[in-house]
Amino acid sequence: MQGLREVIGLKRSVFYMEYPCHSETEHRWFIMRVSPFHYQQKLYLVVVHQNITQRKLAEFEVLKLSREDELTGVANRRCFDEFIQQEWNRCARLSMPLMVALIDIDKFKEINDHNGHQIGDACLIEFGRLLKTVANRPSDLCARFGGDEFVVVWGNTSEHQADLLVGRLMAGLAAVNGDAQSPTPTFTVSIGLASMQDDPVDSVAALLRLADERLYLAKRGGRNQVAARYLGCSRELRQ
Ligand SMILES: Nc1nc2c(ncn2[C@@H]2O[C@H](COP(=O)(O)OP(=O)(O)OP(=O)(O)O)[C@@H](O)[C@H]2O)c(=O)[nH]1
Repeated sequence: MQGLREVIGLKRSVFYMEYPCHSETEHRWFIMRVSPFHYQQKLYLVVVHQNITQRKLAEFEVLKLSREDELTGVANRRCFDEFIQQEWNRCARLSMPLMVALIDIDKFKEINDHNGHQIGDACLIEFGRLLKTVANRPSDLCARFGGDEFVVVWGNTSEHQADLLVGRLMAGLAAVNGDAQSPTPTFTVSIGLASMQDDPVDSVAALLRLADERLYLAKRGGRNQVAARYLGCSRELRQ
């Protein structure tokens, strides 16, 4: 605690430190303020602890909101851009694979037009929820790119593992589509998959570009498809 030493040595007039002090039942933060006080030629220190929990919680909420898509609760584009670059760097350093999936809901304009915007929103929310179920690890993140387009990055994940995750995602979508109580109409998605390790890419931008090209292939191939290197072209998604 250099700052505290400096106050004791009279090199500075005040020292502040914020610190967590959680109890069994609640999160709490405090700020400690230390300043010198001279009395009858002796040096004393005045130490004040103030509870700043409300301010801290408000700061965390603002931070969360700035990184989250308001409608679906998944990460937003800004958060994703930061995360994927860090994960790319980490996987490159440790020679680990990394996969990215760009996913677009098929004919979403028709869903909106036929059922109304609220139901369209419900599809986006439901799909965001499904995506979270296949992006659980600290090295994974799903995000909304905008409109009806989503993206997932899977760190330390091979093409084979990504294929299994896509299968799980499709099983989840099939369950939603098959649920008579679901407020959402049946919908399908198209997916473009790209691999940091197995595809000829040298940057995050190139990886996302390739995933986007493959997403386009999947759309052109008839939608409800996944396109990836290991598939040669694209394959119909089984739901
Ligand atoms: N309900 C709702 N609709 C949105 C939102 N953001 C974008 N959209 C709509 O999403 C639709 C996307 O349509 P397109 O980009 O034409 O794509 P598409 O109809 O899915 O067609 P394909 O991608 O080719 O299968 C547009 O009609 C947008 O207005 C949103 O937050 N909520």
